Amino acid sequence: MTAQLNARGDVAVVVPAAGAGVRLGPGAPKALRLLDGEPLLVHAVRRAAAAPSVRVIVVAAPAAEVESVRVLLAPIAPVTVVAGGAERQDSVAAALDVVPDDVGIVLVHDAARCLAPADLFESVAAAVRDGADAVIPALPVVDTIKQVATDGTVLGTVDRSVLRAVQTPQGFRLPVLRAAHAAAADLHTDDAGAVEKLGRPVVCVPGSDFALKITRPLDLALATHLLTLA
Ligand SMILES: Nc1ccn([C@@H]2O[C@H](COP(=O)(O)OP(=O)(O)OP(=O)(O)O)[C@@H](O)[C@H]2O)c(=O)n1
Ligand SMILES: C[C@](O)(CO)[C@H](O)COP(=O)(O)O
Repeated sequence: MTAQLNARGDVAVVVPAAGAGVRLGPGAPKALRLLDGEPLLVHAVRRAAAAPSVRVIVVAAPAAEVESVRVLLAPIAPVTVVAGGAERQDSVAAALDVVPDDVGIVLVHDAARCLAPADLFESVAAAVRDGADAVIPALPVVDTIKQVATDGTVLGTVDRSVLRAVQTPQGFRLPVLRAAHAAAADLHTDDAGAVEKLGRPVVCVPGSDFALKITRPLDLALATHLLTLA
């Protein structure tokens, strides 16, 4: 059944889904690879559409797959599909371009984090609604972290208590994210990085183990197991 988005919602979700998935190994673009018989992108969009505040979803698909992704997602939720770019940042920018100006909050969410639950979208959006410019879900780092030279020599142990592993969806007031992308001179690995460059505050909310990023083959196996727990 096609999800109905909330016409009175204040949130747009931008889904970068145009990556190749090189680290996952040879095959289709990562967002179109299957998890429990469905493309990662379908899992991701279904969960985004289930978040009650979401009014708009824009997906940046591989340029050659725009039409097939439209067809794929039509039964899942009303979604706008645009062509992504060479880098994740380009894909986010392309999707951001078609987000309506009257949406107050934009969440940027990797298709690769396809099991992020609807309540994570809501908690990030709520923190933006409460006044933050930029909000990121984050988890504590559980391993000991070393700084290492290129020859493998350990240079030191980093204080992990001040470190966080950062996920998506990342939430922003729409004008803040637009300004950050317009000003971005360098590539950033996440959107909050571009906002940090503007000198604007970015705050963390608790992340979710279900929001793991499918990057390597082991992650697909983990996600398959997580699906049995959700
Ligand atoms: N040019 C790109 C590159 C990445 N992404 C998206 O950004 C998210 C996070 O990227 P990552 O997990 O690194 O995906 P890939 O770039 O596909 O992975 P790899 O680096 O292994 O090729 C993914 O949903 C991916 O589809 C994108 O929209 N456009
Ligand atoms: C945006 C992100 O998922 C936050 O952790 C991450 O930075 C994407 O990184 P990647 O190198 O594109 O996988």
